[in-house]
Amino acid sequence: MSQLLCSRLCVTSHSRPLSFYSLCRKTGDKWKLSRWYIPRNSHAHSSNPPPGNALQRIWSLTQRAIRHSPSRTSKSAGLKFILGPAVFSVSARLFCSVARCEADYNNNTPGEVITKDPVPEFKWHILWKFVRPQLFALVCAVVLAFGAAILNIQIPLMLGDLVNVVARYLRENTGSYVNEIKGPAMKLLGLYGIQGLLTTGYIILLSRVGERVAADMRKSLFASLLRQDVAFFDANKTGQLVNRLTADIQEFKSSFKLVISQGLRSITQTVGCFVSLYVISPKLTGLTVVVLPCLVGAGALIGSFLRKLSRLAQEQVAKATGVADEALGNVRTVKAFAMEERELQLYSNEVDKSCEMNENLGGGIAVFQGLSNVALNCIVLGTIFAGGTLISSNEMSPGDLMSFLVASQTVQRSLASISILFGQVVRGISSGARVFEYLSLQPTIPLSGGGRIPYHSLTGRVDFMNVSFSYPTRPGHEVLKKFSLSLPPCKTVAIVGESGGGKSTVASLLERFYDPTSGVVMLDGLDIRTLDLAWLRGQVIGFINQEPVLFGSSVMENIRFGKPDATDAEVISAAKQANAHRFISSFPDGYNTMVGERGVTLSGGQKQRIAIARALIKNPSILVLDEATSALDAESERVVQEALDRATRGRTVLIIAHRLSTIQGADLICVMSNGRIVEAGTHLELLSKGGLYSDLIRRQRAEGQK
Ligand SMILES: Nc1ncnc2c1ncn2[C@@H]1O[C@H](COP(=O)(O)OP(=O)(O)OP(=O)(O)O)[C@@H](O)[C@H]1O
Repeated sequence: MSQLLCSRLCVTSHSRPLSFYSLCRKTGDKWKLSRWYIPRNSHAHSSNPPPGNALQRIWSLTQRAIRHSPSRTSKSAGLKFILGPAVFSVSARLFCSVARCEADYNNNTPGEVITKDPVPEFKWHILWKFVRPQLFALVCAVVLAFGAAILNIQIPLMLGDLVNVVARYLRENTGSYVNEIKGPAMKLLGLYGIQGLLTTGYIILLSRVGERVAADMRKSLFASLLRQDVAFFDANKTGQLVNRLTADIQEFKSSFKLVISQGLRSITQTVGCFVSLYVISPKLTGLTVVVLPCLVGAGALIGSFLRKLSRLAQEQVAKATGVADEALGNVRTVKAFAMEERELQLYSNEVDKSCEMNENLGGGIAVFQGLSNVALNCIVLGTIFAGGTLISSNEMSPGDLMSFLVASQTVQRSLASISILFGQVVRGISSGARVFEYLSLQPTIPLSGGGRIPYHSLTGRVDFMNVSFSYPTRPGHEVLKKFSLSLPPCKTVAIVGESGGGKSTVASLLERFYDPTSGVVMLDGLDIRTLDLAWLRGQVIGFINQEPVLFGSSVMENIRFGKPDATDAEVISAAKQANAHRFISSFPDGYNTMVGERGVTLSGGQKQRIAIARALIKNPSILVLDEATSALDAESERVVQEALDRATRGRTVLIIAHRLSTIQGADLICVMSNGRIVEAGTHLELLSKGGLYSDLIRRQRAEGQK
């Protein structure tokens, strides 16, 4: 729509140049305004329109009118002459700016937000941390940008000088025209050249600063996300987090660069040109100054409203991305259930809502910019109107009016670009605030710090003592209720029981993915909260779960994930213990075989054995098996079970099992129900009790016979 509007506008202004050019006609001694009339034999009008932009054309017309007007001092002649082109210029600029900002904002692709309320605060001290290393380059960029802006302020004045030289030559008609104009023209050329160099310099520096700040922010944000607790990831969707790393930082970078380059330049030019305007004509400048405070006040009001709209719109885009991310991440499940249409519908609904919100935002910003442009253009219109009066009464030279017009145009352009910047700043600040929110987020369970137990004295005894626990995302729902259990060193303890009884939660607390709400988990008699978490997870506990997730790299790298400094021989030895060596060796690329995204090119049993090798390579004292074989068919289970039997020797083992056949040899079997242990003993002891365990065994046998 906006492009259409723009192109229509261009067609209008370009295909009918004479309509603009012929806004005035001469009737007797008076100049009259006429919209479409082209005078035939007037010296004031040639068949070609004057070159340049709207204001330059107005200036040319003014000059011609002054030269050809029979009564140069007639105020009404000058005023009427100027009014027509000025009105045209103002309306053209208004439509252009509305169209442009419509295009800008309807195409916006904002980042994501996760926090709903309150709006994250923009933390300047965090920004400073990233900017400080680039300070030298940034200061240089600012100085160059400032210099370019200062030179830009000189241009109207020098153009005025040039016009005065031309006007004097026309008036006096002595000497060589080229000689007269050469000096000021060369000066102006030099100014353009230097300004071009400064502009190139500051853009190069600024883009370097922007890229480096963004890269550092990305690295820090990723590090901060990796530091967060598992509870944090329960509450936040992966797609949204990834979006902060990408879209939000991108948005922030663009705003950062734009504010420093365009913002600084625009502000400097606005101030500088205002000074020039005042020096040229305090009267005309006064007119401009009256309107400005009203403009700023209205801008601040509309700005806060638009900021809210922007935040809501970005939240909605985040929702849409979350839906797409989930569907694409689980594409096999979606296809298996033939749910493509439903997922598309869900995504479309979210996209439609976000589209509507962004349209509202774009509309709001367009109205804001349109209004501000009306105001700005009215200032120009007024100054042209009054300037004509001053020329007519010989209070101003043509050169001064030229300078005033160009300077006021620079002010106008600068203010317009400040108003465009406004939208970008709004988005940049929200994006930055969202990034900074996570940068300053401290995990409740710190990864480092705390003590370590020397390897030779570590026995691997684990005690859960009166542990109660609710997941942070469901604070009212107590999953474990005064749960107590001891895992003696080098013994195997199995937990069985009803689904949702809290078995996996016990394993999560041992891994310290969460801390108990009350009670304590101990390793060798020490509260695990006092131990170094990186050591605990990295060296003491090996974890194998039902759905092992592999990384999209080689088999070798996946096994080495358990111990990054492991030698090839150690990797192969771990693979042999895990019954994986034979199938890995049968691949054409052996240990260098790429496993595909999440190990998609391997069978379930193969993935599980690589996961076992990955856990065994760090030679953990404690091994946690969370339904490690329950997803496998009978043959795969046999091979994996064989590997597990070997792997569990000489370690403290916690097995969480559904298939009771796999844990009959455990030293202790605990039956869990509703967050508590309700029965405990060996397989035979529990069978002889005839309680819940016997029921479970009976049920499973019955299911197996079906
Ligand atoms: N990340 C989580 N956030 C909130 N609640 C959770 C979370 N994980 C599990 N729960 C809830 O905690 C309870 C216990 O879950 P848990 O996975 O420990 O049970 P389980 O005994 O291992 O079940 P299953 O045998 O089916 O795997 C369930 O009610 C479950 O809905």
